[in-house]
Amino acid sequence: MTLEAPSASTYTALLALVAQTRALMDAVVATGADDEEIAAVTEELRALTERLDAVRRPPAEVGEPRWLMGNAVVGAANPFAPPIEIEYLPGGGVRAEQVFRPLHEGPPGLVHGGVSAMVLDHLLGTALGAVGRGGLTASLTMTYRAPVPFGTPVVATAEYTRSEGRKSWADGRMALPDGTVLVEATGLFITPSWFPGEL
Ligand SMILES: CCCCC/C=C\C/C=C\C/C=C\C/C=C\CCCC(=O)SCCNC(=O)CCNC(=O)[C@H](O)C(C)(C)COP(=O)(O)OP(=O)(O)OC[C@H]1O[C@@H](n2cnc3c(N)ncnc32)[C@H](O)[C@@H]1OP(=O)(O)O
Repeated sequence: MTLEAPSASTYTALLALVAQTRALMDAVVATGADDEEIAAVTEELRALTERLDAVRRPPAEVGEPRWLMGNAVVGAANPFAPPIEIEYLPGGGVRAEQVFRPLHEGPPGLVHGGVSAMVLDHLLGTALGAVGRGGLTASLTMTYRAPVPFGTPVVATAEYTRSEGRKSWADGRMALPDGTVLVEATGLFITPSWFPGEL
């Protein structure tokens, strides 16, 4: 079944809502407002939440237009997504440059290791999708070599390495712009037996 994607004008409105919600989330993480102000804002948010939740769009299916708009890493309609913009490299492989925010904090002042894993997982999966070997993550191995900072650009790259039947592997890493590697990832992705066709 192909579900209808939101119209262009709804999508544009959604992008503005998501940008504002990301700003809100950043403000919530950092706010020093007093308890009365926090309680007042919470009440306003409760009312806004009810308005938005009154109507829900149908869930996306693989491959339909804007199927990744709710994705936790690249989803334009997902305020939790950093979001990452992925560039397809001419020689194969993918690249994304990202400035993480305090919203992504793990140890104070540093990016959470699970956030790095989430971003690299998606990048590995996308690198495999780019060569027609898309699948679900079966295992992901992370090596954390140096802390990932927020507030400064970090460059993530990934590429397909090999396949055996429905199993495919990809490697990736996050580095500072000068090439200093911070985190490495290697993942096994499996095209599920139930998956019908070309990815
Ligand atoms: C299908 C959707 C594809 C979507 C992607 C499409 C295109 C991509 C395009 C653009 C990119 C877009 C998005 C980025 C994509 C992905 C990034 C995010 C990825 C995720 O966030 S994804 C969510 C987390 N992920 C899961 O939610 C998986 C849960 N899990 C399962 O759904 C099953 O578990 C599955 C499917 C993994 C396997 O199920 P299955 O039934 O096909 O497996 P089966 O038993 O037949 O085994 C076959 C052979 O794999 C070996 N094998 C099996 N499992 C193994 C393991 N864990 N480790 C080592 N080897 C394993 C066996 O030993 C056997 O090996 P052998 O053939 O040598 O005997």
